[in-house]
Amino acid sequence: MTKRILLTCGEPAGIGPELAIRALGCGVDYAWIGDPRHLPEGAAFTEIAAPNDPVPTGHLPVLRHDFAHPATPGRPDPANAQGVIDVIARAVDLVTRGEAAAITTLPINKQALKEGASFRFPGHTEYLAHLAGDVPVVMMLASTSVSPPCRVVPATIHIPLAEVPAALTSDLLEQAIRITHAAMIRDFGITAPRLAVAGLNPHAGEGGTMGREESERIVPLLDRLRGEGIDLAGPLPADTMFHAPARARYDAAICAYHDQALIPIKTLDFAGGVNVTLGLPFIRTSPDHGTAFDIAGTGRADPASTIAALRMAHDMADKAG
Ligand SMILES: NC(=O)C1=CN([C@@H]2O[C@H](COP(=O)(O)OP(=O)(O)OC[C@H]3O[C@@H](n4cnc5c(N)ncnc54)[C@H](O)[C@@H]3O)[C@@H](O)[C@H]2O)C=CC1
Ligand SMILES: NCC(=O)COP(=O)(O)O
Repeated sequence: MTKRILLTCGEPAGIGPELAIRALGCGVDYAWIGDPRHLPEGAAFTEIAAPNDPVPTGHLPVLRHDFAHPATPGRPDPANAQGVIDVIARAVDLVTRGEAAAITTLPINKQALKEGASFRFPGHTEYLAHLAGDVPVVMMLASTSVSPPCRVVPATIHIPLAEVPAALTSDLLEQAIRITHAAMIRDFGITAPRLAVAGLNPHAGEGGTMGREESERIVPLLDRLRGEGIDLAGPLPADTMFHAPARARYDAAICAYHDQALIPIKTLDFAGGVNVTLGLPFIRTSPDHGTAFDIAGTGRADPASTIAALRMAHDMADKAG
C-alpha cells in the first residue's frame, strides 16, 4: 500500500493537534489536514500540495486548510467550527477520488460545531454517511489490546435514552446486524462471523416480566435471520455478556444503545479502542476518545488510540487491496 491515510484535524482546541504530532513514527504513513497554526509550537511539518507528496523523514505531511483563527487549547472558537466540518468533507473527497488509502478522524466537539456552524449531524458517523450519498452505516468500537477482543455496535447512537425503546425497531436492528455481518467478513477477515445481540431490558426482559421489546421485536428478528444462516446469539442480558469467557463466544456484539456498547469497551481498552464506521464506501477509523479539553495543550494526551486507529485503517486498506 503506497497511498497515505488522511488524518483530519478535528477540533483544534482539543487534543487533536498534539496527537497528530505524537503519533508520528507509529509505522503508518499519514497526512494531516488542518491549519498549521494549530499544531504545537516547534512541530516539525512540511506542507504538501497532494496527499502523497514526499516530506523529510520525521516531518508531518500537512495538507494546509486555513481556519478563521488560531486555537486556544480547551476553548473552542465558534469561528473555527466551519473549518472542522470542511476538513472532513475534503478528506472524503480525496479518498473517494482514490488519492488516499483511508481516513482517520481526530475528535470533534459536537456542541461546538452545532453552536458555531449549525452542524446538523450527531457526529462523524452520520456526516460521513451523508457525504457518501446517505448510505446506511453503523458505528463499531473495536478493542486492539485485549483478548478475547471486544467489538461493539450501538444500534442506536447519539439519542436521548428516553427515545431508545421507540427507536430500536426491528428494521434498525436488522440493518445493524447485516452491516456488521458483512463488515466482519470483508474488513476483519472473519469468514463465519458469530454475532451476539444484547437485550434492551434487565435480564433481556426475563420472559416479558421486565419489558417486552425482546419477546416482541428482537426474538422474532433473530429467529428469522438465523434461518438465513447468520450465527446469532441473543437477546443476551447485557450485564453478563462482556466478561472474557462471554466475549470468547462471539466476534461482535450489537447493543441497544450508546452506553451499553461503549462502557464495556472504554473500560476494557480505553487506550487501544478504535471507532470504525461500517458500511461506507471508504475506510474510516477514529480514536475512541473525545476532545479532552481538560488536558488539551498540556502534553498529557496519550496517542495510543490514535495510533491504533491509524494501524487499523492501514490493515483494512491492505485487506481491501
Ligand atoms: N470521534 C469523535 O469525534 C468523538 C468526539 N467526542 C466528543 O468529545 C467531547 C468530550 O467528550 P468527553 O465525554 O469529555 O470524553 P473525552 O474522551 O474527551 O474525555 C474523557 C476523559 O478522558 C480523558 N482523555 C480522553 N482522551 C485522552 C487521551 N488521548 N489521553 C489521555 N486522556 C484522555 C480526558 O482528559 C477526560 O478526562 C464531546 O464533545 C464529545 O462529543 C467524544 C468521543 C468521540
Ligand atoms: N461516543 C462516540 C462518539 O461520539 C463518536 O462519534 P463519531 O463522531 O465517530 O460519530
